[in-house]
Amino acid sequence: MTTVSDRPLMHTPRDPSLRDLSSVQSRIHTIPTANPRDSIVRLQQVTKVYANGSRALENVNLQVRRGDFLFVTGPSGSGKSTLLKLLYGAERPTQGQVQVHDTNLSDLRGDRLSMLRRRIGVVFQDYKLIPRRTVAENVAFVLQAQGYARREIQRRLLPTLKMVGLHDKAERFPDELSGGEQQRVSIARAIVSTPPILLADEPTGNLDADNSWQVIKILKKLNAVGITVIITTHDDRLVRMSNHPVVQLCNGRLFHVN
Ligand SMILES: Nc1ncnc2c1ncn2[C@@H]1O[C@H](COP(=O)(O)OP(=O)(O)OP(=O)(O)O)[C@@H](O)[C@H]1O
Repeated sequence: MTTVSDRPLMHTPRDPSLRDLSSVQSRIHTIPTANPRDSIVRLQQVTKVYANGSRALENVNLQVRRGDFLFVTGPSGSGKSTLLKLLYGAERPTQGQVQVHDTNLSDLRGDRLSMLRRRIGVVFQDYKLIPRRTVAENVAFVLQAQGYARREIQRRLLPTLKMVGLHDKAERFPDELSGGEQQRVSIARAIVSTPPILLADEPTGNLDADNSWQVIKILKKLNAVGITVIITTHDDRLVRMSNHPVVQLCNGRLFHVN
């Protein structure tokens, strides 16, 4: 089974925007404290075959611990998105077990699956912002949908927008932003409910080198306050610059790189 290496978890950040976020995080969300190094994601002998016969994953074993930052690399069609889809319950394994937060996803349906998804932030390559809503509204929308009180929404918005460097663009609409800024809105939206896990599927796929590195730096900051980050990418240069553990998919099979 592939296990990513131990790293320290939850230290007090020096960056003021991080301190804001960290305080929101520590007051609200429930990272279980009993054993913070427990695995938060576990795949055991997972195979995924789509209805058309495409074999996307073959006997994949993976364990990710709380506080890890893991890159999943591999060529187009190797199964990266499928792996993440299994983790947020958008697809189910054909064989094997997928556990997230100690819950076996195969057992979950309906409300229980929705509740688990609230504890997983997801960022996509194409941002998926709501065009007719401002930056602030796009981010607040997630909290509104989860029934947060207006005051709590207001309390969370500013530290989250500061964290991604967009507090001065809160009233802009998505089409008034650059691609990099739109991706940062989508990260803000994914983390505003302070999920313990953030999954990012090719978040830099549409961005130039500078914007890609900015996105990675934000993900690193989030990881520094205790969020477990799993990110897929084609970009070897980013992986090398980032210096985090890497697994590689090749025709649906998973290999440990470092
Ligand atoms: N909904 C689907 N139905 C049928 N086959 C699918 C489906 N989604 C993905 N596949 C197939 O599963 C395999 C893995 O696809 P996946 O999207 O996970 O790869 P990927 O590594 O994320 O690729 P890319 O880097 O191009 O996004 C591919 O052969 C793909 O064609």
